[in-house]
Amino acid sequence: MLLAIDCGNTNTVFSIWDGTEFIATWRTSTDWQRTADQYYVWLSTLMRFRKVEADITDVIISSTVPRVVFNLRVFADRYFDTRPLVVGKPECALPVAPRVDAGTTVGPDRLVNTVAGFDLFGGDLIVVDFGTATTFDVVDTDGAYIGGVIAPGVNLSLEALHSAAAALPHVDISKPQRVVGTNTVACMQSGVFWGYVGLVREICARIKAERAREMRVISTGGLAPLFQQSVDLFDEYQDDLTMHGLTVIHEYNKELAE
Ligand SMILES: Nc1ncnc2c1ncn2[C@@H]1O[C@H](COP(=O)(O)OP(=O)(O)O)[C@@H](O)[C@H]1O
Ligand SMILES: CC(C)(COP(=O)(O)O)[C@@H](O)C(=O)NCCC(=O)O
Ligand SMILES: [K+]
Repeated sequence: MLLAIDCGNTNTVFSIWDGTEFIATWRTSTDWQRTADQYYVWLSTLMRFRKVEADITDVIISSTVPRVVFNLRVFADRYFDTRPLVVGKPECALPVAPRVDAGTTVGPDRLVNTVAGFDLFGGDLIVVDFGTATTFDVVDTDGAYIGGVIAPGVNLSLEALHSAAAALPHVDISKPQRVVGTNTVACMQSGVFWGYVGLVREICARIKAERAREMRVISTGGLAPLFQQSVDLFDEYQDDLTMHGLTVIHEYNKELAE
């Protein structure tokens, strides 16, 4: 079975893929200091608790935090006796090469989202990922990643208000009842929530205009459900998009090796 690991700047998600479906998914905070042994204690405890029987033979990793990869490699080697595939490394092939400026490093999560989006929905897509950052990944007709947009994440924007302004509290994001807030928290939520609705709408409209074609817009990431429930910004919401992309890339590399 395949253990797929998606490490974002905030959270790291582990999913076990039995070849047909994900039989378990767990999330932990991203911490580059966590050792291989700590990962194993955490994962094996959850597997036992949930009675998940899995013979893990393969591991694939996508990490936006380069420092965590070392310990995850040791984890795969020590506990599953396997050399993991690491997205973005030369030994991990992608079905279609990205078309970006020479020398640019694209976030592996964006490459994986591109592969997943193309596999599920075909070409001409905009994938909006509400993670630590809010990213827009543009997928060409043939499935290539051809660039995109990076905006501050939703929680990052709220945190920035709190840390820079003495009188603004820490606030969790939610959809405000009204646009005009009648207290500080409601004002902040309104600014960020409706600000992001506007940001997504404008950026998608401009991408479509620049590419002079219709494109489907897919949302994913920790905070995507919040926006999915409220406004007609997206054609599809895909909770496990990145995980799906990891299984596709793993399968592709397995076939190449045969
Ligand atoms: N279910 C949730 N409800 C509220 N906030 C969430 C939820 N899941 C994730 N978040 C928050 O959303 C942000 C993005 O999370 P995530 O998509 O896991 O980020 P990343 O992939 O960059 O690590 C983080 O600030 C995280 O705390
Ligand atoms: C843009 C990102 C910070 C998003 O990371 P995330 O929100 O998933 O943690 C990450 O994809 C990254 O570090 N990218 C490198 C630069 C690029 O993609 O062009
Ligand atoms: K992400």
